[in-house]
Amino acid sequence: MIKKIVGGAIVDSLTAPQQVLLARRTSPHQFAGMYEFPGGKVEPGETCEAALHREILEELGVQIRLGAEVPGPGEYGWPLNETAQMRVWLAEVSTGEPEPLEDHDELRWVPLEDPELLKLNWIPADLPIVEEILRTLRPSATV
Ligand SMILES: Nc1nc2c([nH]c(=O)n2[C@H]2C[C@H](O)[C@@H](COP(=O)(O)OP(=O)(O)OP(=O)(O)O)O2)c(=O)[nH]1
Repeated sequence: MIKKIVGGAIVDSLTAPQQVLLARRTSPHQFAGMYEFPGGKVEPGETCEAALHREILEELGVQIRLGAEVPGPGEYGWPLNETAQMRVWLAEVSTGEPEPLEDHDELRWVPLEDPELLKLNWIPADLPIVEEILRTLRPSATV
């Protein structure tokens, strides 16, 4: 059974995205200090979309509007390890100002055009997802 994780690629605007919100994890030890897409595990009986809204509200204190899914190559989404896969949606904040309330010690808006974006200390499994997002949102870019 695949462990289902959901993550939000929160951009400043779904219609004209220029920046993406990165969240720096505080735990567990092997991921502490690494950037990720805020989100978490889907609970039993919960839809993936509901799980994403819930996790973003818990972690960042904001409501989001979902955009397109960033489709991954796995059975469920993007493979993270042998047992977990993550579905990722583009999203924008609809209510509130994101704050690192839980699980993160820093939130950071990074321009999609920033050449350093891919060089930041991401959880390694997230890099193909970031590349796909850049391909999708920056059609002229060669990632
Ligand atoms: N949220 C999130 N998790 C990721 C990403 N990349 C990645 O490998 N993971 C891994 C880290 C964790 O092993 C797992 C997600 O678990 P989590 O700890 O965020 O989930 P959660 O908040 O529901 O966890 P819990 O405290 O209830 O146990 O997926 C990512 O971009 N976002």
